[in-house]
Amino acid sequence: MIQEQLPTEIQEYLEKQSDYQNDFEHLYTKDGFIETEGLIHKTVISYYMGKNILLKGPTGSGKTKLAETISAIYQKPMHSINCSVDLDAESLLGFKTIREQDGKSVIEFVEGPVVQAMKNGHTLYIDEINMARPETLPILNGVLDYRKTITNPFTNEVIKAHKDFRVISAINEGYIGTTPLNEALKNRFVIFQVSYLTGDQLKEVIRAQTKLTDNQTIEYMAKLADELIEETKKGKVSEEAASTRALLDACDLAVYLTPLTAIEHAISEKLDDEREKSFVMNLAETYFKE
Ligand SMILES: Nc1ncnc2c1ncn2[C@@H]1O[C@H](COP(=O)(O)OP(=O)(O)OP(=O)(O)O)[C@@H](O)[C@H]1O
Repeated sequence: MIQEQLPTEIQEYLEKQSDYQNDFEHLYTKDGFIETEGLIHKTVISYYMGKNILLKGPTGSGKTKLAETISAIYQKPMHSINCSVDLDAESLLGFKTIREQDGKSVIEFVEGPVVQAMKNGHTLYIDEINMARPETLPILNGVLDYRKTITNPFTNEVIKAHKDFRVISAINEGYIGTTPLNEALKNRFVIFQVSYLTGDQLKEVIRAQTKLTDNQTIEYMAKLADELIEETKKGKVSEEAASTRALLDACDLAVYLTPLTAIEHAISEKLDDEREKSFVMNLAETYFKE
């Protein structure tokens, strides 16, 4: 079967995306998501088709960055909510407040991120959706259902989403254990795995997003990250040790501090277990000397 063509502007974007490997000047990807396994292509198409997208991957693997990049391709603002913090219906939908108008007090409803994204046809990014509180599930179900309609219990307004409204969600699914996503919610998504970058692509992210320029240090930092990812998969160290976010912090600190000090504060100290901390530092010492 011959696949249909995407709209020209999206097609052009994707072509530029493949040129990007040799061209750092491109607007979106300069510090946008660096591609693995055609993820941008596949998610951009899913977004275009109005599918709810679920990104699964360990902490700091670029899920938010990918969501921002997709949203930027469609030039849409992105409203974010994080279900791991105690998120109630008000923080999703909005709240009532009193405002003075012509000497009188009037009650006004301040719209929350879900209502704003639905009405304006923007992107809604729902982080850690597997941690949603039971009271918010009916709202999330309404947002994800094909009817894309919710009733705001604070105003009784029935909100039917703008046709361009899109949902991208994420769950922190590590190599070892996660809170599973409720089946009814999972059913409403097309699902993509986002993995930690390694090797040349990781070096590319370090160069694009940190102040570190020393090639040798970049090389060793990327090698250390590759090893930490492997150790994480084996369950030897917790997942945070392999986070790209932590590595980028270490690279920035290493511009002014020794790499070992940078790694200690950006990676090792984030771990709770003393043995894991030493494990990371011992591994780092095979690359860097004080
Ligand atoms: N593939 C990638 N391309 C570009 N940047 C990346 C990529 N992977 C990770 N990063 C960078 O690593 C950092 C962490 O990424 P991000 O916040 O998107 O991760 P996340 O998976 O959403 O994390 P969490 O699950 O903890 O919310 C950011 O600075 C991001 O720019």
